Amino acid sequence: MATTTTITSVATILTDIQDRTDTTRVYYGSGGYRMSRPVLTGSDAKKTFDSIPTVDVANIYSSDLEVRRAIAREVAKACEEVGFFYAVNPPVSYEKMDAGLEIVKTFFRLPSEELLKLHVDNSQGVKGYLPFKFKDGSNRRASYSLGRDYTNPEQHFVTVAPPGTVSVNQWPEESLPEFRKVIYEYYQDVFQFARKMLQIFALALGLEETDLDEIFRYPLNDITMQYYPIQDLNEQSSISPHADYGGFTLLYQDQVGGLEVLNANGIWVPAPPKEHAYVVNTGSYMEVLSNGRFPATVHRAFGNTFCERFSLPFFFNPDPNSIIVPHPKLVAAGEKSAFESQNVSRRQIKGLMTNRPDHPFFKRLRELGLKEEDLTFDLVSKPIQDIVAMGS
Ligand SMILES: O=C(O)CCC(=O)C(=O)O
Ligand SMILES: [Fe+2]
Repeated sequence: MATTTTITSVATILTDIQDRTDTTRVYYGSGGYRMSRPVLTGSDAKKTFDSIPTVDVANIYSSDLEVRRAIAREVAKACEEVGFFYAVNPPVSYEKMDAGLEIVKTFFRLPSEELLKLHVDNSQGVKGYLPFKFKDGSNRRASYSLGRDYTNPEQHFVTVAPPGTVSVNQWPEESLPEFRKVIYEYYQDVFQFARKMLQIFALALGLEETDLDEIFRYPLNDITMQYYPIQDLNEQSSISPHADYGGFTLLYQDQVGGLEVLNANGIWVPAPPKEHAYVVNTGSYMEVLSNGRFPATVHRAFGNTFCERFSLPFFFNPDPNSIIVPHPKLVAAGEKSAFESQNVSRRQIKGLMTNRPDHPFFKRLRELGLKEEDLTFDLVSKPIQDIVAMGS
């Protein structure tokens, strides 16, 4: 891998649609927002990465702080230069990783009438099944997501749901009853791993190991499984260029390949699969927390013409009650940060409203014309009659 400097300058949120014609920038989505970054070419081109680095995380639980710091140094280098790395030897049961991916495959092969019963339109939190179609009606890609849900006892880190709390997750209880158990078994392991990686990220930023824990105490965890069917050459199934909006992502992908990462000079670098390794990448909240040191790198993914592809990302996102600003220890005295503070709760709900303008729940929210300060993430688990009362 080439030695590098930090990949790009700060991303800007697009306000003007005309901006998208600028060929010196790359345009992408992040959490329902349209963003752009410069692509450096010609004399502006930088030394940048041409492959994805690997970090061995076998010793992240070592009792020796120096061992943990050594891993953190590698993570820091990867995050500054690339924004992506493979975590090999993760502390997640390989059986659970395999079982998770296997049941994802079984899930997406269920009859489409069973899958459509779980359509995201039924969930106030936009969780469940979402097919993406080509013009001819054939499947381009499909996803299934589950998120933070007070009513799921498996998420025992969240306190007991108050009476009347609405469930956001949907499960194939009849068509694939073991799905929930297998996925939650995997979830518990990968969540633990994420909590530990957060401490490694803190060390990587030169902070105390537990300095970021508070912001992720009750994290907005999310799993959005992706299914890329076999496609014709001219109709490739894909996820378009985006940067993950959250804290960081722990992606387990099958052995097919199709993920690509954009370097500073606008070249798409493949991130081919490695068995039982995670692809780890930082999201836009980490970009802010790190005061721009760990940028959220743009990536995309493709299906192909010879076999189906499946991926199983775990998104580790801050507590909705947190406000994200650059960590004070990372802002020099007198420095004005390039980042505005971000209210996670409001950003999440507004991102969903923008991303899903036709979703029945968000249509309803718009009609109710709630005040800005009432647009908080708890709306997704509130009974609709309580929300209607807020609007009147
Ligand atoms: O399927 C993949 O490899 C990538 C998925 C992804 O980038 C996402 O879900 O945010
Ligand atoms: Fe992504």
